[in-house]
Amino acid sequence: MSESRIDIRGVSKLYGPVRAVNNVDLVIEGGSYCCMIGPSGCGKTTLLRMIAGHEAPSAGTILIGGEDVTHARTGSRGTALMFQNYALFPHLSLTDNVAFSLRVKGVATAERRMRAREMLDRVQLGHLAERLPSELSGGQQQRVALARALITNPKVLLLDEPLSALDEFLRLRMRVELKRLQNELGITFIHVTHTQPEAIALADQVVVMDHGLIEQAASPREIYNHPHSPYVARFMGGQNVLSGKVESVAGTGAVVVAPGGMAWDLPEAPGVQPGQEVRFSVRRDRIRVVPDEPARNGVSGRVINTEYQGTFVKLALETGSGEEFIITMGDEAWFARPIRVGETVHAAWEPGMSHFLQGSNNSVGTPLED
Ligand SMILES: Nc1ncnc2c1ncn2[C@@H]1O[C@H](COP(=O)(O)OP(=O)(O)OP(=O)(O)O)[C@@H](O)[C@H]1O
Repeated sequence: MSESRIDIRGVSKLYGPVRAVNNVDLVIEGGSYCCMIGPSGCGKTTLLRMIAGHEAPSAGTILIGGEDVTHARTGSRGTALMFQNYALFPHLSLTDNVAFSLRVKGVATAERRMRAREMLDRVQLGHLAERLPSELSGGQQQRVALARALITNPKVLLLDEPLSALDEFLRLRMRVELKRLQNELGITFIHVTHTQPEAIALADQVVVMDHGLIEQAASPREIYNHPHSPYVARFMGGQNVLSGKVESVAGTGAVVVAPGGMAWDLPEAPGVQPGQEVRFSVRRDRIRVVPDEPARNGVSGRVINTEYQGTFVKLALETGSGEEFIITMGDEAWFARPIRVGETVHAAWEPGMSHFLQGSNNSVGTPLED
């Protein structure tokens, strides 16, 4: 068993009547990068704080490296939490900020300064070691906070929205830095984020939460290609969610009929019954605009918005389903024959592109960044 593997078993946290975390089971493999994502208030910070030992679970068990740490003290469980606001001491140099926890532990001055310098080198700030935090940029302050968390040699580093205070440019740079550090150190990183592209870019495992529950925990590719529920498909973005009634079943596949009569093939929809209402998703980038109304596996609708996004163009269609249907097209194809707002457009996809959504969570799950 890896000493930095985390097992969360039946963990709940109640604040009076609020079930912030509701009977959650989760395994985070040792040495992996895990991102927890979900809308505001879904319980991700609470779960992180329980792993760190800053909150006690109301029920359940947390193991780190196979050891029950549910009620272990914060400093004794091998975790380090990097705070959102960095919490640096303004009157101490970077070296002394980073060395602070070693000082509390009674490590001799020369050794703690040497270890702090090594850690500052690791986050590429060795050359600024004697500066004060106020003499640094936001991104640099964040790296000091990282060094300060890492100097305790944690098995698990916990990061609560570590990049949210940075501008877009720095965020992208720090994303690369975090991944590099995690690779170098080989410890478990658990990173709470609001931002889908951040989770997709960094994580080995993405944990999508809603209302105190884990909706899906899987690799970014699995989450993106095989979302569990309409909520995950919508929240992670890049997908259209469609619904209809099962007309017929053959093997593990099914044919679904839209309210307007269009037939959609679902290659894998095990267990569904004729007459059942089902939902499925189709990736926006797997849909083609076609000249004529397709016979199957398509939609038609009026264009309500077009948005140029550099390498592609986003078309939003009103199809009568009550939910926008989005197509992304290569910019060349679009500029070869621009499509205007108000036009009626036909779209189609290969039947293998329809992914049956098993989970029942149909909430809107609006992505905060799309
Ligand atoms: N100390 C507390 N006392 C009472 N309720 C709390 C406390 N901390 C969190 N909550 C509630 O628990 C729920 C989950 O909060 P949590 O901070 O874990 O959410 P979150 O997903 O991290 O949200 P955000 O993205 O906004 O930080 C929310 O409804 C919140 O209001």
